[in-house]
Amino acid sequence: AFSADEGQGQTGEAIIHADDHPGDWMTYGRTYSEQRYSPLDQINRSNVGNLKLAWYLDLDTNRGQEGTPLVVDGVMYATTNWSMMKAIDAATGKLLWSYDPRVPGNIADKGCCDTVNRGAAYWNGKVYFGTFDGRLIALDAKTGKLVWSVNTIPPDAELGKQRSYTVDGAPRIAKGRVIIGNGGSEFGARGFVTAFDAETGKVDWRFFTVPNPKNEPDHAASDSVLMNKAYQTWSPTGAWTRQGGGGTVWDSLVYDPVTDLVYLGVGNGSPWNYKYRSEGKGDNLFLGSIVALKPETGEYVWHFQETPMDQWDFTSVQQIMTLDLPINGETRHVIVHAPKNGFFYIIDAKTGEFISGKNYVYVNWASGLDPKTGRPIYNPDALYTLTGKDWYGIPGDLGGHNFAAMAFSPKTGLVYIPAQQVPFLYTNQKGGFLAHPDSWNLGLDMNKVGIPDSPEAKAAFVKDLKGWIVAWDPQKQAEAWRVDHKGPWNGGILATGGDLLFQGLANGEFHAYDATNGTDLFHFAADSGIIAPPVTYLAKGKQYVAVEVGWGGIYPFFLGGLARTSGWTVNHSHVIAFSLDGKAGPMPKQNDQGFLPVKPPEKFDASRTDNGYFQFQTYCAACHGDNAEGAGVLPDLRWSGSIRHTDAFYNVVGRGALTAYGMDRFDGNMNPNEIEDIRQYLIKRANETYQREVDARKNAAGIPEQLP
Ligand SMILES: O=C(O)c1cc(C(=O)O)c2c(n1)C(=O)C(=O)c1cc(C(=O)O)[nH]c1-2
Ligand SMILES: [Ca+2]
Repeated sequence: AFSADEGQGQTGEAIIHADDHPGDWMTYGRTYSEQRYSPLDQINRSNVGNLKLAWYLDLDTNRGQEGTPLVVDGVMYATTNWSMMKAIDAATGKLLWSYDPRVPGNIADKGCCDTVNRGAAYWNGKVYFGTFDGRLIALDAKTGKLVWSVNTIPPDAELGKQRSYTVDGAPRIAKGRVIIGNGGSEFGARGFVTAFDAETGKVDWRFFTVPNPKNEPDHAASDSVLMNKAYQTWSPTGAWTRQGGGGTVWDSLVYDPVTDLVYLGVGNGSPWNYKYRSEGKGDNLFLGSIVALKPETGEYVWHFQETPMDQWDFTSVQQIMTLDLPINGETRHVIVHAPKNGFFYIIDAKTGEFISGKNYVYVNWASGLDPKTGRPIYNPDALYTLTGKDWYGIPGDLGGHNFAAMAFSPKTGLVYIPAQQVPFLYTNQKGGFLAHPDSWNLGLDMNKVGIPDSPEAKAAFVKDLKGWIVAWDPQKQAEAWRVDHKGPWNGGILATGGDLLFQGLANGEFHAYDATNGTDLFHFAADSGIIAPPVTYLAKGKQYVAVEVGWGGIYPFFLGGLARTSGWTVNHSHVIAFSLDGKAGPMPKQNDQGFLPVKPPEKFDASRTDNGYFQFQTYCAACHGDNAEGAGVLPDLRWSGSIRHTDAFYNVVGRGALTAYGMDRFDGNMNPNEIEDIRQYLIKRANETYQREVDARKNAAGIPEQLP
């Protein structure tokens, strides 16, 4: 039905003309503009109160679900944690086929933030998705049979022998080229994206986002701009030359058929510490930038840097959205962007010219943006790597907005941002930069990693945790209204022609709000925290709204028990779909108390627990929770049977008895004594918190309420 012209290809034309077949959801953000707006309006403000569960499909993983399902001709393609793909009858929820790329379990700790997957791309009868161990896979959309599979990480992209690249973002397809990036900047990585021929899987071009450490050609599309423009913005001998510099493109990359450009959202510095990374010198291009490339060649066209001198994990990878916006009486085609750093940017999509920017959340690191250049006006205290002093930053490393997608409604003219406030205490690593193999390497003090220690400071930190929807008016660069949630880390947002917003929340509720004023019109108990964005589609002419359910991602992993302020849930993973006449009833009741406290051994060796704490925070906390308190996803080690005996614990932590479940072996990182120190520390923490956790589960809801 779609003519192939101007090299877009049949599928490209179908995506460009998405509104001619609004029942589909063919690409990550539904359209190339990634507005996440669907014109469907069978479900609208007057009837959404009657929305019912139409079907649910249980998933075979119990970690975070961040995927945007695609829907093409009544078939849903949903990717899940552990990089698995499910094809589902979108009307009934029946599983048509599934594909498991068998990502090795010991790869989980090679990425910072849960073995998530954000979605697939569809092109010409095939579906494409990345795997956590770095592959890009093309499957036949009808049968689920493998068409091709490539390793997107070339051997020379590995730094030393430390493989720190993981893939969890959704690929995008521009004119027959599948483009994919990766993550790894918390460990040591040099960011790049690669374009593969959609039919054959052959590499077409590659673009590195930060310079070659020796300023040598990589024989990549990025060579000339890196050598002529970017290298000069780095110190020649900083730790970046060993750690890679960062700049991973782990989430947003977009093709815009209007400008015929590909936009990359570029990530944070590696290591985070700017003093160590680049000796406190230079802006460090292209960290914290949007970079525009030509789709055919990967040739550089323009860039706009949002966070020069990044030292806060302020990635610019957050969703890149294009729209046509009246500005001073003239309609301009712009990029709107709400990156982690807390400012809402409007940038000319063709030239990268900064038009305007305003903070969409409270920020304390900059007092504003230079109105001409868009460069942040820094609070000098925020440059903690230069002052050498601690910095309590807002937004912190998780940003005013993270991967949870925002949406735009052309009917209201508002952008709806899943906003949050999660402060971070930035403390420099003492004595210069020291890398720990196979671990987070930030150049920060790992005893702290963001969360204050003293009970008073911790209580203040918990008070500062917030989550809400900002309805942002881009023409006025001002908030129109907001909807407050219990806490941070809620799901992405969908806007529809029925004047509705849909969003799943960290507390496991799925909501519909009035897009004009935020009135709460519908909610449903979905049984586990939701961090994924909903989609809507037609199947047999009927409108459905669907979302992946499953608590996880970095927030509950790292904050651990503190993440429970958003509402305590346990991971149960599903895809769920609603319709006006759904008959699937409420979700079946499952364990909602998580890992139950088990009376710990009484004795521990207090002389070992300080080092145990340091080892735990360095190697374990990013998954098992700050200060050894879990948050309902991965095992809460305080109650683990393995802490009861030295050998049992060593078999798991040192020898890898549970690698198949995602628990790597750490005998290459720590000696048996250090691992035993961790065990002693865990027994201490179990004793300190046992009664509190038992009591918490006696309250009316049967779940913990009191924190920390
Ligand atoms: O710097 C990186 O390479 C990188 C990668 C990823 C990732 O791949 O998921 C995240 C981040 N950074 C990051 O800063 C972040 O806040 C984050 C959250 C999540 C998530 O899925 O919960 N991933 C990532
Ligand atoms: Ca990062």
